[in-house]
Amino acid sequence: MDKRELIEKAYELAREQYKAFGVDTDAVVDKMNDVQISLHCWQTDDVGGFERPDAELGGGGIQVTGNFPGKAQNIDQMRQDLDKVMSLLPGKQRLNLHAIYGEFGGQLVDRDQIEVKHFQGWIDWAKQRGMGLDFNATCFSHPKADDGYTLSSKNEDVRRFWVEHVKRCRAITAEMGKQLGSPSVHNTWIPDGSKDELVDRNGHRALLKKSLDEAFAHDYPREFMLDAVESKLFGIGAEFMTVGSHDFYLGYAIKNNKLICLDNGHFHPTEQVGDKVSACLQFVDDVLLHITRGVRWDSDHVVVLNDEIQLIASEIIRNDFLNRVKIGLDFFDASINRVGAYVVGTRATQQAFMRAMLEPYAILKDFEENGKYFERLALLEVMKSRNFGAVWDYYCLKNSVPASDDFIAEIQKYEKDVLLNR
Ligand SMILES: C[C@H](O)[C@H](O)[C@@H](O)C(=O)CO
Ligand SMILES: [Mn+2]
Repeated sequence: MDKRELIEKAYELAREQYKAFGVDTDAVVDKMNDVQISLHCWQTDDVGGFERPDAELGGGGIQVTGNFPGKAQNIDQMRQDLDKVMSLLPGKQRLNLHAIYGEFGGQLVDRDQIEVKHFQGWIDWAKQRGMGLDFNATCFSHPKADDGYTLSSKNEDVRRFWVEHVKRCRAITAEMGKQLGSPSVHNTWIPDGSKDELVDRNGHRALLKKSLDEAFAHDYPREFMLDAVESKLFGIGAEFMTVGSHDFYLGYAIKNNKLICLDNGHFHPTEQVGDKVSACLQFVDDVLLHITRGVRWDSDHVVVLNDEIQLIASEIIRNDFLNRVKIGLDFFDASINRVGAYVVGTRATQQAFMRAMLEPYAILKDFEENGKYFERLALLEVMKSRNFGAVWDYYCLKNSVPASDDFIAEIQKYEKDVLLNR
């Protein structure tokens, strides 16, 4: 039996198994089209950007470790890597850019000077591929961020510089959404915080609120762009206090009708972002996710199919929240093949959504509402060993991308033919 026949046969059996639980696997395979994941461009080059040759991530309390060969050194290489990644993923993706990834034509264009023209190439690239773009202000890796404060800086010149940067990024985002016919999300994350004792927390938070009000003063139509604000518990070198905490941004998002961005590396390890989704969606229209894997800290390891990611996906699917949750990735690992890292992390995220769709939710909810807690627990456990892999492989087959482990050989070939020759 060839591979294709094997996948089809396994799928037929899985379809019957799931049917016994009232789950329609064909409908699940179709519904996976609704799961669009925004690929973070910065895994290709370790968050360096292309403002200068050999630009590197500097400060911001985030860190990339590893030195695997083949990092993208220019926009062409980045696009080549992203095309390779997308060729190995089922479904349709979006691309999430940072402001440091413009086409600056060899000039030093400071962050308060960037314009749509620096990103028109990306818009055209995305249009050719029929995909949407998302965008981020880059408030780190810059001399004006070196003392740890940007939008909440007490230095008025510095604060205004970053306000101007965010304003320009929002204008670029709106143009992306307009040209591509799909709303682009602009996410604001700043590293502002203090390594040690800080006596004026309130002063910095008041400044951050003022800066956001100024930067967001212009309203863009929702059909073009949506604003998100991303909180964080702490960063490296800002262990004592973070200005843009979760309380701060959730309050800001609710009051100003913005998206709250939940990065699952940005909370205390015992907190679960999966539990926050339905809490936030009682009060905000939409949520942006940054899916990552923190190992002991916000280490941004490659996403794997673990309980944390599963709860996030399950909560979205159980509550039919797909149209209110924008899904982005945010990991950066330079210790392994970077293209492979994307494929593993994105597939793991997609798989969490597929497993969530394969859950017999109606039966589980009925058990729950009738106090049958043993039955609820037992069925949740039983579902863990059903043949979800057969449905996944079939979904890959239907999307003409490698099923099972076949993508590993593809990445090994790309490493040999492309990455090792850079
Ligand atoms: C590069 C990203 O914007 C950045 O990782 C941010 O989203 C974040 O999560 C910082 O910890
Ligand atoms: Mn993030």
